[in-house]
Amino acid sequence: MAASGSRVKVGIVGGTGYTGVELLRLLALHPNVDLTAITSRKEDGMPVADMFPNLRGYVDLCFSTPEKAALDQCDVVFFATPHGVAMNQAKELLDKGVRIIDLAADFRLQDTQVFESWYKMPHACPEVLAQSVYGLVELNRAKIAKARVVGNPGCYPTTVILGLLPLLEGGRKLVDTAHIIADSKSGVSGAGRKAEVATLFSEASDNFKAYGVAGHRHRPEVCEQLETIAGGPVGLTFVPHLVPMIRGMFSTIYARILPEAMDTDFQALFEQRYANEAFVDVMPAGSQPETRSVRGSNQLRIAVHRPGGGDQLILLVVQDNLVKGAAGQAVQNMNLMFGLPEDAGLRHIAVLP
Ligand SMILES: NC(=O)C1=CN([C@@H]2O[C@H](COP(=O)(O)OP(=O)(O)OC[C@H]3O[C@@H](n4cnc5c(N)ncnc54)[C@H](OP(=O)(O)O)[C@@H]3O)[C@@H](O)[C@H]2O)C=CC1
Ligand SMILES: CC(=O)N[C@@H](CCC(=O)OP(=O)(O)O)C(=O)O
Repeated sequence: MAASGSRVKVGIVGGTGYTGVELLRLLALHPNVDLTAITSRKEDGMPVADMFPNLRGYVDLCFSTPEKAALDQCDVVFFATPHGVAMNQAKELLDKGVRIIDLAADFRLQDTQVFESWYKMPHACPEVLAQSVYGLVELNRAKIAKARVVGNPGCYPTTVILGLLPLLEGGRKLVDTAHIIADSKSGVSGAGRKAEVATLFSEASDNFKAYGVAGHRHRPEVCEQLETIAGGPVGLTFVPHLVPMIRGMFSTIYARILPEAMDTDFQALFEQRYANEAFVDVMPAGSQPETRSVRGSNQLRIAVHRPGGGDQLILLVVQDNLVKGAAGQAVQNMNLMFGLPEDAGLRHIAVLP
């Protein structure tokens, strides 16, 4: 339940990154939130609004180092930090009654061996990991409501899992689960705000490239979830791409319909599954979703296609990688964990053009 009269004291570790500033944008106008602590090691003492002028008049805090910030006075702390940071501070905060939502991968993969092989570090607190919940609300709503630690899903996995969920859950045998393809594209903000050659304007603009074809850490995350949902092995080919836009993610998912499922009305299946979900929009048959239709909003849109009525199912899934793919989904998780309306602070319409 929400602490102290439905107000939640929130801390953010990593307030100067792209997901950190997106959390600030969403939480500054959240009706039940008091922003209490915001950290940056490099910008200690700087007023938040000096770094992010869009927050002038909305956020009057200064950044402070994680050591100085009163994180233990918060009801919940968001970690908008690189992988490996939250897991080293989780136990201490939990012991003080603070709940944790990690936007990195420390609490996503339940298999520590898989975590260690992809993230190249030992897991610092397997006992905390064991009690954490994968924060995909549309999949784990009841568990998240009771969770003390939530691993917020990766951006690509959010699109791929929500795109496939209606096909795999409930023991359904509708598509060939051994040969699913997810062809995904991300805007450059997906790589974060840190300086890197690959995200320079002259490298990333006027260019379009695949990366991580031999293996990307989001594939095991997707497979762990899909295999739990399907109750058996799932064969997934996942190829991410970098596209020259700032925000936005587009996953095109291909699944072969099984002979015995050819009579299925897939449009109806998706519409029924997501009918009560505030943030998943199943578009009318034949639609072509665009990333700009979700820019700045927590909405994820899915279009279901079956060209020529044949056996190839194609799912087009769009989201804003920084909102439903990160900070918005994290706020959705917080709302559930504190008994608040799931859409509190999240009713934004995308900006066009
Ligand atoms: N960008 C995206 O679209 C998505 C990102 N994510 C995940 O969210 C997390 C944050 O991503 P993003 O905002 O893009 O990253 P950024 O690189 O933009 O920001 C990282 C932030 O973490 C702080 N930080 C870095 N190292 C440490 C540390 N050791 N201890 C405390 N604070 C630290 C930085 O500030 P300072 O160094 O000053 O302390 C900075 O504020 C990552 O794990 C990322 O994988 C998840 C989904 C989507
Ligand atoms: C465009 C781009 O570089 N995207 C990032 C993934 C986005 C992300 O932050 O995912 P994690 O939280 O799992 O790291 C990448 O492929 O590494």
